[in-house]
Amino acid sequence: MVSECFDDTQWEPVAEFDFRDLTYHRAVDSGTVRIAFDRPDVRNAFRPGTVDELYDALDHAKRQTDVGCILLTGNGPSSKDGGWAFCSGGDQTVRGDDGYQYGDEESEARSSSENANGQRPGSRASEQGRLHILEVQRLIRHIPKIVVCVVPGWAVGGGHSLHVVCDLTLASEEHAKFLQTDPDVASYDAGFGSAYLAKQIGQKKAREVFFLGKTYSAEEAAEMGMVNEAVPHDELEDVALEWGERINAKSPTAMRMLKYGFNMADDGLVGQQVFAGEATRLGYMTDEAKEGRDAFVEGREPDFDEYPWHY
Ligand SMILES: CC(C)(COP(=O)(O)OP(=O)(O)OC[C@H]1O[C@@H](n2cnc3c(N)ncnc32)[C@H](O)[C@@H]1OP(=O)(O)O)[C@@H](O)C(=O)NCCC(=O)NCCSC(=O)c1cc(O)c2ccccc2c1O
Repeated sequence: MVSECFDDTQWEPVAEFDFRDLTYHRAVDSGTVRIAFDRPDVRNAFRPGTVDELYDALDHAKRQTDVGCILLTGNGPSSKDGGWAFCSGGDQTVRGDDGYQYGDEESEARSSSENANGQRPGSRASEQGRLHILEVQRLIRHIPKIVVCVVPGWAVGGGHSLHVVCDLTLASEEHAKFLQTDPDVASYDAGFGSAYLAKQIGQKKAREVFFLGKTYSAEEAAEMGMVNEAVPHDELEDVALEWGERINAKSPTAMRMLKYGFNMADDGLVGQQVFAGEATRLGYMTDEAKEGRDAFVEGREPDFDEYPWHY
């Protein structure tokens, strides 16, 4: 069983991958994928290998041109105590002095697994501690698709920050709980996890989340503006799939430009670059741009006379 919330008639595994800490599925009849943390006994805490797998799954999803929506969730419940989690952040048992450490087992798993292109990228294990969940955050931020965080239980620490950076959050009415423990374990996501959260729920409330470390229910989180909707636990994944279908029915170009437009004001020059890159793509698609390219290739002066100075 993948997860108690999971309806296996709606999904098929993405065959290219055999992940250890994640499951990765594609919807049978829509352009939605489901990526789930699969360490329910430790509240879906991530270790470095989990982060590598998450990056690989997201990167694979990014390159599927018939996929518009990514559901990011956590499998459950825990076989130990029945508890539910989206993700409890970095696995504190493998936290070293300079970041999260790969175990020997993880190094071996990485070096023998194939990536989406059938290549063996070799071990990414490093002697150095890693904080590369931040690379995943940036991928979620820039991925040209809508990422929905589907929260069946705890969203804590770095797991809370992941929900913050997703485009939308859907939460289980009964089991979802939102908590920031970063300062309890002497950690600090001073980027999207805190500053972007403040854009969502306001400065006072975001400071309360970090400085007081209260636990918020799905309903409270929705009232605060960091969760879009709280739904009954039994309906969580059906609703998530419905959202995916709604998203996939819309214009891919419009959705991509809107996501990057929403990001741009907060993302500085990188936000402008990402938006501008898509504007360039749209420009390249015009006859006017094709005339510029063709003139160069044919060794002649371009003739832009028939293209108006639009106003
Ligand atoms: C998540 C909890 C609030 C759940 O409490 P509950 O009482 O329901 O469950 P238990 O506490 O009994 O947990 C069950 C079981 O899971 C283990 N576990 C839970 N979380 C983790 C974890 N994060 N790491 C390792 N193990 C975990 C727990 O030990 C139990 O095991 P048993 O063997 O006893 O069954 C509560 O568990 C909790 O508070 N967890 C810790 C949350 C936490 O502090 N997370 C880390 C925050 S820091 C972080 O995530 C982070 C990561 C990064 O990579 C960053 C990078 C750059 C900047 C910042 C980063 C960052 O902040």
